[in-house]
Amino acid sequence: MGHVFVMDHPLIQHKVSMLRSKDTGSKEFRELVEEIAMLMCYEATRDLPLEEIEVETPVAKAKAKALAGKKLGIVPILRAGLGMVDGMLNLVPAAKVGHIGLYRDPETLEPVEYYCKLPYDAPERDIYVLDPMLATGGSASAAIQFIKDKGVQRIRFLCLIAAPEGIERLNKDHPDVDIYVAALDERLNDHGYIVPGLGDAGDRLFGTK
Ligand SMILES: O=P(O)(O)OC[C@H]1O[C@H](OP(=O)(O)OP(=O)(O)O)[C@H](O)[C@@H]1O
Ligand SMILES: O=c1cc[nH]c(=O)[nH]1
Ligand SMILES: [Mg+2]
Repeated sequence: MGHVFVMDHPLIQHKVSMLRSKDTGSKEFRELVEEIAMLMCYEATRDLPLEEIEVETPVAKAKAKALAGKKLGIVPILRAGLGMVDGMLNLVPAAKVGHIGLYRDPETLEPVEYYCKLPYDAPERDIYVLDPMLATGGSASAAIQFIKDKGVQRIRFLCLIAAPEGIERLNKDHPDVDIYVAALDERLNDHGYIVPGLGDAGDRLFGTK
């Protein structure tokens, strides 16, 4: 069973509350999504391997640590996942970025794929899949399956708000994938929206509704 890490950092909690408000406009919404993604990236990269190096300071030689060169990849689920990319890249600028296009059919709530482009060396990388919303879990589960089908072995999923149904589905379909969430909400409503949630993340990011 994958681990579920619920972010309890006060800065994350504060920013998520601002994100939820219906009075937060697209500009501020985009800024908050990027900032929260950056803070979550910090938490989700805690176990990156380090190696010993030697650095010459202006005073003396020092034994120091540096990243051991683990290759990372970031895969946002279009559209809403795009809002989290720059926050991640701020901290791991060497990561390669792939894209998976999925939308959730509003009637069936099933994910429909329309795009997939991953880095050519994706199987050598630890992949962080990004989507602000984990509702039924259908989109995240399908995206992770595409990525596994390309030969990737180590995958983590980062989302801002999750419903218990989505967590359960992901844990069942992909027990090897760790899940990082900024907030775990109560439930889904009859239209598959997270309650209380924040509405439609894609529409709020891009101002389409
Ligand atoms: O867990 P699920 O029930 O699959 O729902 C979550 C999905 O729904 C939203 O995308 P949407 O279909 O609205 O597409 P968009 O990002 O283009 O707005 C969200 O960004 C997730 O991808
Ligand atoms: O609450 C939800 C559920 C799915 N997608 C969203 O953007 N919001
Ligand atoms: Mg949407």
